[in-house]
Amino acid sequence: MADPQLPTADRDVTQQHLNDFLAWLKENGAVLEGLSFGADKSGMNGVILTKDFESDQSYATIPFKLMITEPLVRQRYPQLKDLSSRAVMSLFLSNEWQKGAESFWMPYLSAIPNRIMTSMMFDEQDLQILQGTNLQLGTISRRNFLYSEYEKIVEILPESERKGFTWEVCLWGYTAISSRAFPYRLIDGKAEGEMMVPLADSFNHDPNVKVTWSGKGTPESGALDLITREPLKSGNQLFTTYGPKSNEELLLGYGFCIKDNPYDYVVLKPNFSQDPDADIKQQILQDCDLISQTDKDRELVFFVTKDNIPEDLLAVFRVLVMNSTETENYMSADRRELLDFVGYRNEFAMLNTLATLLNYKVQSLLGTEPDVPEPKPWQQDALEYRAGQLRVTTAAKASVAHTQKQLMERMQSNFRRGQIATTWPFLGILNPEDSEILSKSYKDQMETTESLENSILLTVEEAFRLDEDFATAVQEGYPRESIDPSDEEAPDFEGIYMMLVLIRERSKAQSKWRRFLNQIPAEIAEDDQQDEYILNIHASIIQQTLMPSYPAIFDPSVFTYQALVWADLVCQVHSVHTENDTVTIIPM
Ligand SMILES: C[S@@+](CC[C@H](N)C(=O)[O-])C[C@H]1O[C@@H](n2cnc3c(N)ncnc32)[C@H](O)[C@@H]1O
Repeated sequence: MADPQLPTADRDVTQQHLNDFLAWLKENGAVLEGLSFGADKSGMNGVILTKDFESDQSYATIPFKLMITEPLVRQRYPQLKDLSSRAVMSLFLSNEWQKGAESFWMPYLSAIPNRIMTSMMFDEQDLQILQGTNLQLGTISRRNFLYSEYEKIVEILPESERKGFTWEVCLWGYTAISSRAFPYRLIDGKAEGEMMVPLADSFNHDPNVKVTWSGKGTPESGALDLITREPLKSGNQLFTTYGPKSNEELLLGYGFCIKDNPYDYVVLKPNFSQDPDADIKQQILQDCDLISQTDKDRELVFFVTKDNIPEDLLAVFRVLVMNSTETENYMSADRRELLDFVGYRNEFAMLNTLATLLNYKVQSLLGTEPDVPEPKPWQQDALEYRAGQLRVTTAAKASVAHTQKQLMERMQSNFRRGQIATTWPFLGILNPEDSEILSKSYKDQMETTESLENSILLTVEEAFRLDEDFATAVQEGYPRESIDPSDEEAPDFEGIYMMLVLIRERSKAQSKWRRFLNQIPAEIAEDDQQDEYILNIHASIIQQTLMPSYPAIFDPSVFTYQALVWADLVCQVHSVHTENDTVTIIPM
């Protein structure tokens, strides 16, 4: 979009318009005393108090008949009943505007600014500032939707009924509504929808003010009473609160941002669409009351703030990262608490995934940092929004890193004490009596001073470090370089190294991971059919390559086909894949 041209671009809201508006309000039964339009001490234009008010005193009463409500608008355009209220209400405003002095609402419409720079009004350059944020796509998709509705209006209504309703006018109406509308339930507690409330929409936003809005009387003859719940001083600006809104909501709907907005959040959307076990996982979420039947196909959306990562988001991520052993065991889960802690592997993977996602968000914000030497006012707001997104994401990332550290401390402390759950594969649901060990409250623990340097995690690197002979034999006998990284058919090299490590560790009396390996069943029930992939590894890599060169290490009675089947299962049940594509076993 080029520089947005508005229907009313040739006029500004003047003091005369505002005086006419006040007179119109009073003529039509509004009660307002001690209020005027002007600039406050900081130079901000708004409603200024010309007298003091006590707490619990009403400062304005606005008859319902002055309001432009959704039922009124819908009644006028029955043929547009399938379109959104915003599009139809925007048409209503435009048609009233076209009537000029004939319109009952003209004094009100003349007091609405002609240019409300929400992100819906952003041109290409402005949208660049939102790159890497949710708001960029959010704005574009909302605008496209509005445009599709605008086209439908043009198609359905004859020209005479939509005179002057250009796309620009439609956008103006939309921004006027998004920045000024109130819920219709203030008039009718049970009804949904929106309405425009003259005067009530003249107050600027301060999230901390204390005010009550109370409707009284019938929708036809009643009025809305605005009552302050704190003393107000003459000379000050009269604010209201639009609610605890984040800068994302403010920029999209109202066209401004608050510096260091405490209500800022980043949106995270766990996505199951690529997951082969999506159906089972959705079912678990449903059985544990994390989603309802009707939400099943809806996008899951979570709001992460600077100080809070919602527990439900963590629970959903626990399901998202479940491996097949975990999904099989949690298929019977039917309580939300069962997803407070699934197992150490799962918790580790969940935090890793969350950290990766947040890190990706931080990097994409940093990587798209715009260069705007002389930002226009609305571009400054967009920059403020961006800065807030980075602040919240960075804080959330630090909080996940802290929790990761606490988890490692908990695992380390359990490991050192030899505390492993009784029933393999050590999942919470299988070990209810071991809740002390499989502690979901590890986050409340005091931090220990134990060093985390000697990781308890079972990695190929750590196993090789502790067992040089074995490391040499494996690395020389079956070198990493022998695999062509571009060959997609090549065996899973890291997985094979890990299987060899597991078999070796199991054969050693003094393995660092002895306790863990002891508790895994030694014999895995064999399928009738032998596994082609494992058979192949056993024949070509172990029997033909490693055994002849290093017979002392690759003992045929230890490195059996059965042992490989066992190691493969341990990998399936206990491993997480880290970012650099190595395999890590969580030994608990
Ligand atoms: C409901 S109107 C409030 C009265 C407004 N000044 C007007 O146009 O009559 C909402 C608009 O006021 C402005 N606004 C409200 N609160 C603000 C604030 N705290 N900081 C900056 N602009 C604000 C924004 O332009 C917003 O779109």
